[in-house]
Amino acid sequence: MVPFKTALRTVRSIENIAVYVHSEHGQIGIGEAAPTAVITGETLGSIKEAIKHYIKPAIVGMDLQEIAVVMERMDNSIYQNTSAKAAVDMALYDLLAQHHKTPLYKLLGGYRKALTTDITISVNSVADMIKDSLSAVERGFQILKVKVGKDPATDVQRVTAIRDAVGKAITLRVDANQGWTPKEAVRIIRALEDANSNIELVEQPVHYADLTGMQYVTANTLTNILADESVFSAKDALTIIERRAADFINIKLMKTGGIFHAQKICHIAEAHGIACMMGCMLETKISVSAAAHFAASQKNITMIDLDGPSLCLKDPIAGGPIFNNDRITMTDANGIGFSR
Ligand SMILES: C[C@H](N)C(=O)N[C@H](CCC(=O)O)C(=O)O
Ligand SMILES: [Mg+2]
Repeated sequence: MVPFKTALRTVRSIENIAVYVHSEHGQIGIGEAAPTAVITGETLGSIKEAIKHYIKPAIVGMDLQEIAVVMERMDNSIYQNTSAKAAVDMALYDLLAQHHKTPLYKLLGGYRKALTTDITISVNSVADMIKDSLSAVERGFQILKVKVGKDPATDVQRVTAIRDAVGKAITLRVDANQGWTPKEAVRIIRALEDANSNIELVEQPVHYADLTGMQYVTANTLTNILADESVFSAKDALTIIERRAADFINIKLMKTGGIFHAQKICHIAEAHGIACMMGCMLETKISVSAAAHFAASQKNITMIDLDGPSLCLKDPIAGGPIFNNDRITMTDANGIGFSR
């Protein structure tokens, strides 16, 4: 892959974990975990260990029709380890939907059949970011997620230069990945507002644990603020909403521990009139397909950041939703739809 650079990390290649769950009827559910140590605290080794020695022994032999009981057992088998749980959770949902002979997105609610994703522009020199933005637009992407926060002094210049280069018709999202202080964030976002940069949202401007800072930025800017690293659980979502610490919430299966808990966050947010983004880590088509099914099932997921497969040089699996640049389309295949 092309190096992926955020305020938190630079990644040149990825090694993720595929999980296969077998049913007694010979069906196979497939999931994936992406080790993102700087966000979830998980590594390749910790994920393997959590699944092999804690999650698997806790749930083998259980009745998948009682999915809430299975999830409770998985949750109680080990604290946190959300990406390890996500891989198992999505493999179980894949199996459940196959069992019911329906595509997963329909089992979960079936709200829409196609999604439009953004694509990430890594934080680099202004010239490189302009080049990458123009090339993304040429590939057909209408929404760019611009990474900043590594070098706050030049972030306004980065975003305004990209806006000038791509024109007004392209939607720009900005993700600081916790790289700014609250005061820096307000200064930078106000400068972007004054420059008429027309930014759709700013994601995770300050440290994930600084909810007072998130609240300060949300209250002192006009641009919508989206909480990402600050929200793993339904409880986190409720806290953000109650404190008015963000306008939107980014749901990622690697943070929630999978679809079961992602549903709770989405529904809590919906009840409070807070729209959600469906996001991903550096994930391949396996887990991004599960995320796409979930996003397609939910009315309240109105923003999509599922560019993982577009950032990879090749797909590790055939079948599943069709990824065609910015368009992700569900198929009628049962489960997540992978070819086996
Ligand atoms: C890949 C996706 N577009 C993205 O930007 N995700 C990041 C975290 C990615 C990572 O470091 O694995 C985000 O939204 O912060
Ligand atoms: Mg983010």
